[in-house]
Amino acid sequence: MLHDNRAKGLTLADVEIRLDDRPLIALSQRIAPGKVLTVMGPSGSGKSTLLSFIGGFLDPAFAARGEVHAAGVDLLALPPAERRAGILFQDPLLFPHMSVGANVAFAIPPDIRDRRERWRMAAEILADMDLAGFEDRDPATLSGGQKARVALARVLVSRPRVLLLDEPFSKLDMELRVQMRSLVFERARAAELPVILVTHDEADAEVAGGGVHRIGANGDGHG
Ligand SMILES: Nc1ncnc2c1ncn2[C@@H]1O[C@H](COP(=O)(O)OP(=O)(O)OP(=O)(O)O)[C@@H](O)[C@H]1O
Repeated sequence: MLHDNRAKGLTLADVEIRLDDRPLIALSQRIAPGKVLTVMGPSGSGKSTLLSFIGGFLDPAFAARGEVHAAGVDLLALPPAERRAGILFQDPLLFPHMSVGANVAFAIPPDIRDRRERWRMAAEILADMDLAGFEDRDPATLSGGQKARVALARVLVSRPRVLLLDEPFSKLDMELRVQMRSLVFERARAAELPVILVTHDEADAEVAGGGVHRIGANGDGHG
């Protein structure tokens, strides 16, 4: 199974999410390792709700069913903390009271116990994000683009099974947006991570290059 690429990707089978009996999301998709499924649709159509469902923090107001397998693991059978769904939001959401290095080291799985090893791993991934030597910096002193790269470092170091992107580029100006977009997709390919990208930007979908799931104004039920 280890060499079976299908097991490594993300499978959404007959996923259906309803709100007050209104079908919001209905989809079956297979996302291969390193590939991106872009989810587009108007505000309120249920894009973030889909990511919450996969991550395990769906509000109880919603009713959901279906199956989600990532890296051969049944995610819905696991509590949120064990799903290892890596999420990037519009805001980098760095902990303000921790250094940049501590922000990244915090996300390293607990089976790596040695403090020096954790710090070394944090420094290594920061360097890979073009942030070499930033470990001791206060997040407040970073630019928007630098904060976004710390958030990416933090999510990658957590050994996610899937990468969920909730409009992570939308607050960046055009130049940074282009850079960050290619960095994220490149690292996802390198780590063979399946990606779901929620966006309003057609250019994001084009660069992502994978399939696009479009939700209608009234959800998937009334396309
Ligand atoms: N906790 C909740 N309880 C009830 N309804 C909710 C709750 N959270 C969201 N909703 C509703 O569910 C629908 C889907 O919301 P969601 O945030 O997934 O949309 P979205 O497509 O991500 O929107 P946007 O593009 O604005 O981020 C909306 O109609 C929203 O009002």
